[in-house]
Amino acid sequence: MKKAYLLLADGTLFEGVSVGAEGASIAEIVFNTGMAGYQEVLTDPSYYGQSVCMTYPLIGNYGLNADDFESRKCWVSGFIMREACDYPSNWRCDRSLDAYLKKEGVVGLAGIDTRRLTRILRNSGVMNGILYSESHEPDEAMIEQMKAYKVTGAVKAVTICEPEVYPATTEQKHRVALLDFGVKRNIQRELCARGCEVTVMPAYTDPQTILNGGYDGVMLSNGPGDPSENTEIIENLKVLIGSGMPIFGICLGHQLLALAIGAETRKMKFGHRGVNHPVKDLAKDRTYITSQNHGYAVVGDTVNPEIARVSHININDNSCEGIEHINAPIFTVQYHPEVKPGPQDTAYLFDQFVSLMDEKKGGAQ
Ligand SMILES: NC(=O)CC[C@H](N)C(=O)O
Repeated sequence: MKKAYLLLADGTLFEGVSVGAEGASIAEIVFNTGMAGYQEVLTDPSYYGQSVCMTYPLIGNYGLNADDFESRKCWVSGFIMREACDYPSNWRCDRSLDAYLKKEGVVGLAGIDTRRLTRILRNSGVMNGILYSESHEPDEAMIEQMKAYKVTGAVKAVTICEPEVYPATTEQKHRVALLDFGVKRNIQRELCARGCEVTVMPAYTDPQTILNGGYDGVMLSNGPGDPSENTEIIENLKVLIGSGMPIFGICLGHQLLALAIGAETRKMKFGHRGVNHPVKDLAKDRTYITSQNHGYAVVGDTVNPEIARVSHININDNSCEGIEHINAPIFTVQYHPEVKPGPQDTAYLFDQFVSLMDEKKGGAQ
């Protein structure tokens, strides 16, 4: 068995065994507390530029399958786990984790104490690191490069180049423009299942193209990187906000919309990544268990109450988890309603978006 290592920016070195591809990879190291869902993690474009440590100790047990990919490829820079399963068992499984990581050229590390790594990241905050396999040891220059690393140009790196149209899978009621900042497929599926024809559009699409395209609503997707970096997109969103079009934003889409209405975002110490984050819907006075993957957050106090209200908060740390526009049919959430780790969850938000489009159409008739 080949060895592999993780060197953190603070000098801590972990030694384990190599899984997946061999090589060396610089990234921001983050942890995810989900007990399952590693296939969705690997293919979620929001992890671009990051290596993910799964805190659940057994990863790969049910392999990977053709249905659960969230996008066209694996986006993580590296993958870290306590124990990687060699012999997956599941009726849908058609490949192993090791084979998938090899095919995607992603370096993996198993056999380390992931609890120790998670404690370091929780105490010091997310940190850069190099994941490397035996005989790919980094030199001084690479170590310096790792220390200075920052995820940049992320949306540009993951968005599609040409629009793609997906038909409604029930009787068509609406046409939705889905801006792809790094979209997870399940967002598009949830909309198609509710009678929406979905046009996935490149992140930098001119807002006039959307306004002239005969769409009933705009969906702003999740995506990677620092939200405040996306100045051109934020300007485009200002135009869409002013148009009166129904808009629903998820994760990066939520952060970009908040920036477009003058609020601020901040980098969190170690973010929220997992499938059991409690979020309270303030209007309903009800708390939901949500799936999350973000390292930045909207600063709730900077949301101008004359423009929007904070609609959701995280019960663990009181951070802003959603906003709702006061005068326009616009709402956003920081978490992922397209993910359903339990039977009930928050997919009702897609119904809410469809209702806004129904109302808008009804009013226009
Ligand atoms: N999943 C997302 O959309 C993440 C948003 C942003 N890149 C963050 O880390 O906060």
